[in-house]
Amino acid sequence: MSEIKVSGLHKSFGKVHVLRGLDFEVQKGEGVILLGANGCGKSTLMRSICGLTPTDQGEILIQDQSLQKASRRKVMAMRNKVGVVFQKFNLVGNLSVFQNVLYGALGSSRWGLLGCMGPFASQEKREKVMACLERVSLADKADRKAEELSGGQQQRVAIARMLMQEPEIVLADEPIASLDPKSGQEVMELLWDVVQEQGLTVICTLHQLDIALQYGERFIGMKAGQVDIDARKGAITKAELEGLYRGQVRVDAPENWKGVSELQTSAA
Ligand SMILES: Nc1ncnc2c1ncn2[C@@H]1O[C@H](COP(=O)(O)OP(=O)(O)OP(=O)(O)O)[C@@H](O)[C@H]1O
Repeated sequence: MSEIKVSGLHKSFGKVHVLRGLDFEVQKGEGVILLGANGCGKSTLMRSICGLTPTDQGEILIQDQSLQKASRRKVMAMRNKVGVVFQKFNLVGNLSVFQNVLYGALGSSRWGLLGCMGPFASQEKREKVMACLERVSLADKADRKAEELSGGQQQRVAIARMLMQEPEIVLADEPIASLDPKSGQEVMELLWDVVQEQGLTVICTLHQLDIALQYGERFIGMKAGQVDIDARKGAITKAELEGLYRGQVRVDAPENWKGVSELQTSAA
């Protein structure tokens, strides 16, 4: 059983046919980086997989369950297995860091929103929030308003909220696009560490190729609404990337990245 299976997926917005028969599978525990030029449909695909954007044709299976055929209730349960980290953090700025992380438990709360309100949350939930904040090194900021934190810290809060949800799959859409290079590198390292230590399946879109090549184990490149590249770490070539982005790409892959020599020699 694959963790995610996308078959013949189509999606249009009016006359814009964005996804044109997309097919791929992701196995449990895989770390996939999704690449492609602006507007090729990466976010549309991510939103479709987490059930936020309805598709026109084709099927998405999450752990063998069809998102398209499932009842509303079942879709909600499937959604709860999928944690998301977005470029814009999506925190409630004027609420505390603690409260924002507590909202991660909303999908599994027997008491709905009430069970995720600070004063009413169980001791167990409160302890778990603090453990998630410890994991992202922000336990000391629990009482601060989310909007008072830096961008990098806010994205770490979003990662803690995702951990609170206890997902099995993580979709990270441009998680470092709003951050400076140093904070971006730190957040990416943290995100990849937490998904790996928990054995989670992750699909992450990134525009920074050097960082993508550093972390990805598998690369899926989208072009014209279909899968154009599907390659393992070290097997992707610069020529393929240039085809994907329709032009020259500059890749400053880290020195310790094994695929770097292949990448450079394939440029000729
Ligand atoms: N809700 C929407 N309504 C209308 N058009 C949309 C909507 N969402 C996306 N699109 C269009 O679908 C196309 C793909 O957009 P999408 O955001 O999925 O691309 P992307 O690959 O994630 O781009 P980027 O790398 O710039 O984030 C674009 O032409 C976009 O304008």
